[in-house]
Amino acid sequence: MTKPVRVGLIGYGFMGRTHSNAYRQVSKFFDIDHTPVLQACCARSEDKIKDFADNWGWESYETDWRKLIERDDIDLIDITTPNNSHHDIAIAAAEAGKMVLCEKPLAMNVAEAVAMTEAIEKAGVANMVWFNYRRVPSITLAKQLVDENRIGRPFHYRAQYLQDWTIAEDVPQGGATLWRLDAKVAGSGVTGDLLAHSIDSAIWLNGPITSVSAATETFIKERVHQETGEKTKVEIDDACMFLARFANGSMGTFESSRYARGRKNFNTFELNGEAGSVYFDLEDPQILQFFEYANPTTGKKVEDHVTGWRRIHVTNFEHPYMDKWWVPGCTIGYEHTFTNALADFFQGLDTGKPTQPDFRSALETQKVCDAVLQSAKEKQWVEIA
Ligand SMILES: NC(=O)C1=CN([C@@H]2O[C@H](COP(=O)(O)OP(=O)(O)OC[C@H]3O[C@@H](n4cnc5c(N)ncnc54)[C@H](OP(=O)(O)O)[C@@H]3O)[C@@H](O)[C@H]2O)C=CC1
Ligand SMILES: O=C1CO[C@H](CO)[C@@H](O)[C@@H]1O
Repeated sequence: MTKPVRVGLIGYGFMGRTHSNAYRQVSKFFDIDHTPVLQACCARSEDKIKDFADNWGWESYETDWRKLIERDDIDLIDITTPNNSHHDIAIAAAEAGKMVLCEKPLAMNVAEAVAMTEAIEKAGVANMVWFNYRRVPSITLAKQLVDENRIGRPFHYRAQYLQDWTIAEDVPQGGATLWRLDAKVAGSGVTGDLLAHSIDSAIWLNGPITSVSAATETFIKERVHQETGEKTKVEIDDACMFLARFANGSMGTFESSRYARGRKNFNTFELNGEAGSVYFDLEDPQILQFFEYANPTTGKKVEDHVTGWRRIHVTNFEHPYMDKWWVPGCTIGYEHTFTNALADFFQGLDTGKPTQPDFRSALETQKVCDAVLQSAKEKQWVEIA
């Protein structure tokens, strides 16, 4: 017996589209008891949300998220709006007893994230934060290799998240499409927008981060604000680099920029341990590179004449999520990471085992983001409580 989950989606932009696609696909590919119903979508611009509802098959629409939350025929609220609205919507939805899915970064800062997490936990509602890169099969496989002890004692974690779309001086800040450059809406620049992903993956793969030392830069100091037409100070970090110490004793380096000419969505990490290493690059997403030094079960070293980096083509039925899609050798793409995430969420409802990352684990990522920004400001190491 399938159990319908009536979804209310807020936002029709980039993430509104990826999530709508996931809601349409998930029950067709995954064997889950809960089935999403595209009940209502919501945004402020009526003409746009109406077109969006027609295009994706949403049954109705609203122009005020409060009205959407008040509706009795909605079980789940999915937040795909800019960062400064996540707090109010998530808390109102939790207090109304709705399940809550929220886009990353969870909040503008730790204070907001704590309030949101407390509201969610007090209400006892199912929840998840869309750190979708965990659901790239190659990254999930990296986690499997760590859990199988194939990396062994970890020494180094190295992450980069690079883009190049804000290099031109005449890119305005603020407004409908460029809210990521406006600190009042985004909270921060690359730290919350890009490094939040890298930090989430790092904590998942290599455990908690205990302290950070960071430097940030804002290369273009003033930009025209789209809404006022005036040139005002840019308050976000255009680039951020930080050193990290992990609770397991390993060290980390993280780098992010929107000024890395030629890089569009370059999200990489490498983990080096005593028994092996893994390397991932989102621009080559179906490949996980693995260097095996020693077998974790026997402890036996791989013979030197056959050792070397292996490019694992993550498209076999034995690889995470891949038995749900096509046949071995056929790749899946960016959009599937959202469907995989949704499948995990619904499987969590089926089994009663909460899905990760939930609000509490996204709060841990938010703590690292805030510590990074604090460290850059104070020019000193910051411990993470
Ligand atoms: N997991 C991931 O990989 C990604 C996550 N994100 C995250 O997703 C979120 C949204 O980003 P993105 O989709 O790129 O943003 P967009 O700018 O593309 O879309 C934002 C949407 O939110 C709506 N909106 C804004 N304010 C309100 C409001 N007060 N009430 C109702 N609707 C509102 C807008 O419509 P209108 O103006 O008409 O109200 C618009 O439809 C961000 O938090 C971002 O960090 C983004 C990209 C990738
Ligand atoms: O994953 C992502 C890709 O880049 C976007 C910015 O351009 C981010 O907002 C997003 O989280």
